[in-house]
Amino acid sequence: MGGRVLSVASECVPLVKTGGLADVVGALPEALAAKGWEMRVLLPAYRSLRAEAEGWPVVWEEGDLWGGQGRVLAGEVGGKSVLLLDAPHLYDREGGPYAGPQGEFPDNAIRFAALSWIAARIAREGLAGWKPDMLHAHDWQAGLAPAYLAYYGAGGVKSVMTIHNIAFQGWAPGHMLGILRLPAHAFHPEALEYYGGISSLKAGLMTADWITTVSPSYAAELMRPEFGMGLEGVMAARGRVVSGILNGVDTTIWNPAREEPGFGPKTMAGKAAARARLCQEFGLEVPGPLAIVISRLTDQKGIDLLPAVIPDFILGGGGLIVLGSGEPGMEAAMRNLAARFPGRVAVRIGYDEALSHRLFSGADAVLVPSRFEPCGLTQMYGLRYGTLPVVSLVGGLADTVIGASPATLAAGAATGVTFHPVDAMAFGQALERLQALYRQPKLWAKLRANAMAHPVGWEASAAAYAGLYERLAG
Ligand SMILES: Nc1ncnc2c1ncn2[C@@H]1O[C@H](COP(=O)(O)OP(=O)(O)O[C@H]2O[C@H](CO)[C@@H](O)[C@H](O)[C@H]2O)[C@@H](O)[C@H]1O
Repeated sequence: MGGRVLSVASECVPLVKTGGLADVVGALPEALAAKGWEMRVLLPAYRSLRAEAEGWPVVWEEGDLWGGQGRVLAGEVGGKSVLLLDAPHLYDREGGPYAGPQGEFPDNAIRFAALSWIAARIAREGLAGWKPDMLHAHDWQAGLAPAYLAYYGAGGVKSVMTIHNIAFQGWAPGHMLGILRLPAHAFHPEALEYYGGISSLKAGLMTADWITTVSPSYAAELMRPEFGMGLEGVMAARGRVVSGILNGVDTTIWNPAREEPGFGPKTMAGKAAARARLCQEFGLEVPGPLAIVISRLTDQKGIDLLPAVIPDFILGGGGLIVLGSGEPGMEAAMRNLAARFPGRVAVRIGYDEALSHRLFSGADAVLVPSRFEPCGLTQMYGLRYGTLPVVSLVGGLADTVIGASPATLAAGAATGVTFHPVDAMAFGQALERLQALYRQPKLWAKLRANAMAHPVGWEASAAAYAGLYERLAG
C-alpha cells in the first residue's frame, strides 16, 4: 500500500548526531522507501545546519513561533527529504542541539514545543500538496506533536510515538501549560501531568495512536518499575498499543568489505591487518583479546564497572581501547586505567566516527555492560565486524546477542558472551569466558562466523514499521 510519513526528531544522520537516535531517524527513510512509504524528516535548523539549508526553498511560514518567526525550508540530504525549521531565536545558537557553553538551554521545553507545533500543523494541513498519512514522533523532543494533533484536531493523520530512551522525559513546570499552548484539561494524571509538571514524553505516550520502542525486550521492561523510570504505569495502561521493533544498522556504512581488503565473512586476513595497525596507532601490545568500548560515558552504559573488571582482564592478557565522552568522573576513571596499564589500555575522550570504524575493524570484542539498553547499536556493529559483543542481558542487547554456552555452542548459534545481573562480578566472569574462548582458535573462528552471519540490517524492522503504518492508516 504505502503512503506518506512526516518524521519528527531532534537528530538525524548525517546532519546532527549525539547518539543512536540520529542513526535510526536517518536510516528509516531509505528503509521505508523500499516498502512504498515516502518519509520526510523535520528537524530544527540548528546553527550548524543553516549553511546546509542555504538556498533551499521556503515551504512554510509561521508568524508567531514563541517570540519570533519560523520558516520551514525543504531540501535533500544524502537522498533524504529533509524539512528544516528555521527559527533563529530558538535554534541559531552556539553549542549542540540541547546545550551551549553554559550548559542545557533553559528554554528547551519551548524550543521543542515549537518543533512539535510545526510538525502537527504540517501533518494536519499538508505542505504544498504533500499531505502525510502518518506523523512519526521520536523521543520527548517530538512528544508534543501527537498531543497537538489530539488537542487541536488531527485532520485524519495517525500518530506513532517511538521511545529511544525513556530516561529523557522532557519535564517542564506546570505553570508553562498555557505557554506551551496546551489546554487546561490536559493537566491531569490521565493526560500529560507528571509529578506536578508537564512531561512532553508522557503527553506523546498518552495521545499517540501507537507507541513503539526499539526492541521487544525493552517494550516489556518499560512496564516494570526497574526500567520504566516513573512512566511504567503509563506504559502498562497503554500496553495494548505498544510494540517493540528492533533497530537495524546501515549495512552500507557499516561494511567490513569497505574497511579493509580481505575482510568479510569468508576471510579474516583483513581484520588481522586492521588489528595490527590499531595496536600500532595506540602503542599497544596485546597477547589476548583486544576489547573496545565506544559509548557515551554514563551510568546507563555501565562504564563505572570497567575499573573493577579491567585489571584482571589485563592480567589475563587482554587489552582495551575506550572511545567516548560523558560524565567527568567516568572520563577521569578511564584516563586512570590507561595510565595504570600503558601498552594495554588506551583512552580517547571525544567523539570520532572514523576512529570508531577502525576500532570495530581491528578489535576482537566490544564491551556493552549497560544497566538498561533500549536497543543498542554498537553490539550490532560488533556482530557485523566479527568483533564479538560482550553484553549485559537487558533490552535490545538480550534480543540481538546469543550468549556462548555449551548448548548454544553445540547448536552453532552463539554470537557473543552475555551476563546477568549487571554487576562487576558477572561482568568479570563474562570477560573470563571471553578469554577462555579466545584461547580456542577454532571455537573463536566459529563464533565470529556466527556473529557475522547474524542479520543486523533494516529489512525485518522496515517491514515491521511498514506493517504498523499500514494497519494504522487502513
Ligand atoms: N565517542 C564516540 N565516537 C564515535 N561514535 C560514538 C561515540 N559514542 C557513541 N558513538 C556512536 O553513537 C551511537 C550510540 O548508539 P547506541 O544505540 O549505542 O546508544 P544511545 O544511548 O546513544 O541511543 C539510544 O537510542 C538508540 C536508538 O534507538 C538505542 O539503540 C539505544 O539503546 C538508546 O540508548 C552508535 O552509533 C555509536 O557508535
